[in-house]
Amino acid sequence: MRITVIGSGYVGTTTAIVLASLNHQVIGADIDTSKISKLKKGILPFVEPGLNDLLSEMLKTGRLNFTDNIVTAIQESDVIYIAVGTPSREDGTADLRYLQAVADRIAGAINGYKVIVVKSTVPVGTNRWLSDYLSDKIGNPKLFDVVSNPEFLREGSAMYDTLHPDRTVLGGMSGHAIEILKEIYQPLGSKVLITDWETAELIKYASNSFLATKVSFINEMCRIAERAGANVVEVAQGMGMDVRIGAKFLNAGIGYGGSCFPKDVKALIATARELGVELKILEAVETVNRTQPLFYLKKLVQTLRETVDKPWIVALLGLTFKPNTDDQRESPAIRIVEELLPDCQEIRIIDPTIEFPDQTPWPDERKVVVCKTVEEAFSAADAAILCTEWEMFAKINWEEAVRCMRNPILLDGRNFYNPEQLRAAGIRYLALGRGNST
Ligand SMILES: NC(=O)c1ccc[n+]([C@@H]2O[C@H](COP(=O)([O-])OP(=O)(O)OC[C@H]3O[C@@H](n4cnc5c(N)ncnc54)[C@H](O)[C@@H]3O)[C@@H](O)[C@H]2O)c1
Ligand SMILES: O=c1ccn([C@@H]2O[C@H](COP(=O)(O)OP(=O)(O)O[C@H]3O[C@H](CO)[C@@H](O)[C@H](O)[C@H]3O)[C@@H](O)[C@H]2O)c(=O)[nH]1
Repeated sequence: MRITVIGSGYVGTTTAIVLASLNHQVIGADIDTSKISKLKKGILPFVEPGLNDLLSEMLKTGRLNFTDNIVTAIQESDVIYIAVGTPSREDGTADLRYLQAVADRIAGAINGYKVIVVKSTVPVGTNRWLSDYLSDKIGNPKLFDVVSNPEFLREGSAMYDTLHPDRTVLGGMSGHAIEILKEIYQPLGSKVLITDWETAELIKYASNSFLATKVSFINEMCRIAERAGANVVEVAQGMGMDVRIGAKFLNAGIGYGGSCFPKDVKALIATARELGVELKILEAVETVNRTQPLFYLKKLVQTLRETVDKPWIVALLGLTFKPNTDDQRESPAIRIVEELLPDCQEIRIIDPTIEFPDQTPWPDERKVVVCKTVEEAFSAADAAILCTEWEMFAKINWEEAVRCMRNPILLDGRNFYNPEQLRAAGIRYLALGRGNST
């Protein structure tokens, strides 16, 4: 199959590379010329384990190409994937301007029958709108079919998830187009759910919203555990043993971030409002998540106030919204830095994806320092905060850290460490909801 993937971000690039690995002839297209020139050279413009090697391999086969010429890319393929961003607007609704721009390009370039596959996360009603919009612009509805094919990959395991999806959801009105998509995905052997546009769109938002609900739910349990002297890690363990509940997405912490959960929960609330439905559970999920980083931080600030005068030096371990990605979008660590900054002499960030201050949201803030080593970050620090559970932070020698720090206090924002081990090393260990002693 000749396939074009429009949008070469996290989703589009992963999709293009994996489709090439399934023996399709694939063009990745983007208006961002710097991304395209990197990709052509075999350089992934973002961090994603394993994907760079597969990119190089696929480029060598000649089955994968990248271009910034969107028109030619459309004309040379029979199946066109749309994987552009759908960010939040101020009011929480999804901004569909990039999708509309791609629709205009397709309408202007179409030169034969195309299956148009919407991979971007789009609100209920968008695939139907796209089909009507293209019909109007092209003037011949027989020249294309639109299929909703939402993406469920996670950053940090994008390649694995794309090669081993739990399910493939295909929504649409054309049996012919759906058969083509089934054929494309057939080598993956995943379960396929065939449905209509609106259901496919809602499956994507409902899935992300449900996972976000699990996270906010356990974060609320964490707040109770904190007051009651219970251990939320064991509460999650005990809950997760019930197969009806499941053990995943029950890690309490500073809250969820990323380019998906925050935006998709907001967009679903906004869609529901437009439809006259109030989503009370999701509104609460958002509120809990918004307040969660500060709930944690309060505990550290209280301890610091009792221990040492301001301004403080704080080492911040991890700025990305989760490990194994360079994505900082909506990272709760950013909220923490912004909240702490006025009280600090320095915030020293250490993150394996960050080398320079211009890779942080504060390129000109002299109080934000990017460190290359843990020792540098800990030197004379009054406290450390673990925001992202990168593997490198599991290897910290805490005895040495205690010797380096002015005040060996650690706030564990992901309940990542073993409290006994850290206390034995001499750290004043703070977590949330891990029993009376933390
Ligand atoms: N990132 C994820 O983990 C993930 C997972 C599942 C679904 N999604 C959804 O997939 C979509 C894409 O997300 P992403 O994280 O890959 O976004 P991204 O911001 O990384 O990439 C989007 C790309 O689209 C390009 N683009 C914008 N307008 C264009 C145009 N007119 N023509 C060609 N290219 C254009 C941009 O230059 C950019 O490279 C979003 O709807 C998102 O919600 C993301
Ligand atoms: O028990 C948990 C699990 C996750 N998180 C946080 O939740 C956020 C999201 O994590 P994760 O879902 O692993 O990352 P994403 O890459 O954002 O993936 C989500 O969003 C994608 C974009 O829509 C979907 O495709 C995926 O299925 C969905 O998991 C991160 O900040 C995590 O730290 C927790 O706090 N506790």
